[in-house]
Formats: sequence, C-alpha cells, structure tokens
Amino acid sequence: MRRVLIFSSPNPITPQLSTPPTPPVNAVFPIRNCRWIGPSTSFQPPVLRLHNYQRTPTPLLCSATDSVTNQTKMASQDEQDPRISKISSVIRVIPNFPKPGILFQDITTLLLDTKAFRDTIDLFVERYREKDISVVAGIEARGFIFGPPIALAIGAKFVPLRKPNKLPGEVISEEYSLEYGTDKIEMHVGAMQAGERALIIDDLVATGGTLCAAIRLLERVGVHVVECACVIELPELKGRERLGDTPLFVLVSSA
Ligand SMILES: O=P(O)(O)OC[C@H]1O[C@H](OP(=O)(O)OP(=O)(O)O)[C@H](O)[C@@H]1O
Ligand SMILES: Nc1ncnc2[nH]cnc12
Repeated sequence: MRRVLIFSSPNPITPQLSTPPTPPVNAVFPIRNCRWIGPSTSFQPPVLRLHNYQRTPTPLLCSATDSVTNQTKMASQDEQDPRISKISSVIRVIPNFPKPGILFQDITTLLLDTKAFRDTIDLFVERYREKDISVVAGIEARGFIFGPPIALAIGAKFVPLRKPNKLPGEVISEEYSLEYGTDKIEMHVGAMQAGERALIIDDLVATGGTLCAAIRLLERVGVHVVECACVIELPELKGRERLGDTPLFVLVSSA
C-alpha cells in the first residue's frame, strides 16, 4: 500500500518514517482542521493521506448533501445553519484505526456533546417527519445509535440490519464485497412488509458497499427505500454512485 505522510506544522517528525508514532489515547483530531487539541505533550500528530479505499484526503466540511439534485445544500434549508458546523467540529478523527493507514471518523465524541447529538437527530427528523416513512432500518453498529431516536420521533418502527449470525430468528441475508473478501448483512424475516416505505440510517458512507447491500435486502422483500441518510460521507470514495436511484442525504462531507 503506497502511503504519503503529510505533517501538520510545526512537526519535528521527518516524512521518512515508515510507521507514524502512536498518539496518546485521549488524542482528539477534529475533522475540520486536524488541529491537535489533546493534552499538552511534545507529540504532534501527523495527518495522513492514504492511497487505499478508506483514505480521507481532504478535511471534512460542514454541509448537508442531497443526491437527488446532486447539489450541496443545508439540511435546515438555511445555508448558515450553525448546527452542522458544530456537529462537524465534535467528530474526532483517529489515525491508524482499526489498522495502519486508516483515518477513522469517530462519532463517539459527537455523542458526548448533548446539543450536537440532539441537533444531529433533529436535522434528520426535520427532513423525514413528513415523508410517510413506516420503517427506519439501522445498520450495525453505529446505525443503531442514530436510527432508534429518529424512528421514535417520526412515528416509524426500527429494524436492525445486523452482521451475520447475530439475529436469533429466521433471517434473509445480502452479501457485499469488502477490500478483501466479503461480508453480509441480515434482517429478520417478517420485520418489514412489502409496500412499506423505509429510511436506511448509518453513521458513515465510504465505498457505499454496505448501504448498497442494505438497499438490495429491503428491495428483495418489496420495501421501497425512500432515502439513505448518514452523518458523514467520504465523497472521494464515490459511495453514492453505487446507490443507483436511491437518494443519499448526509450532514457532513469532505470537500
Ligand atoms: O461505505 P462502506 O465502505 O461500506 O463503509 C461504511 C461502513 O463502514 C463502517 O462500519 P464497519 O464496517 O466498520 O462496521 P462496525 O460499525 O460494526 O464497526 C460504517 O459504520 C459503515 O457501516
Ligand atoms: N474512515 C472511516 N471511519 C469510520 N468508519 C469507516 N468505515 C469505512 N471507512 C471508515
């Protein structure tokens, strides 16, 4: 895997290092500028640009993007909506997790900020409350965090789409490809009925493989997927192009 290391300034570490140093556990890298706001230490974190499928080569910007028009617009219809920039600022970026070279977008720090978490849910609820959606399908694991409060607020049921062999009842499965190998998502038979209108929720869309499999799974049982919604999009990975005619709505996107 080819790597290019780009260091934020000032940074004493030379680019010749093949393995970047490990930051302290409580390091915080806000998405927007990757500025170091962790505890005071001599360590300065590198910013990585990676040539693999999960790289995030540009800082994430605050926007809500709707793929129907393929234009960027704010979720609240207000271009200056301060809620989105706050949400973006509390998402932490952790280098080299879960493996070297990955810039992991960590939404657990968003959950610690009660206003930003509530605003995230509200932005989705404002968009979907009048859309006659009867079921919200959340993708394991982080779709289980955002999906249920949205479902309750819009008066829809919540259905978990799980990793293989987790659901106890009869399931239907859909396979999808990963960088290496394949994975599956599963849903309980009978959780949704043909003709229902669904919203699919996850925290992040990267390559789009997971959402694509979720759409196929729901469509196989005759459910209409009204839209997919995520907090974060990594647009360079072109995930939305894999979703066909199903619209994708995101709150925070890279440039
Ligand atoms: O667009 P894609 O390339 O398919 O990637 C997006 C998926 O990757 C992450 O989940 P992950 O597979 O890491 O599972 P986890 O939430 O259970 O850790 C994320 O929460 C999405 O579900
Ligand atoms: N960079 C990333 N951060 C968090 N979750 C991901 N899923 C796929 N790529 C990811």
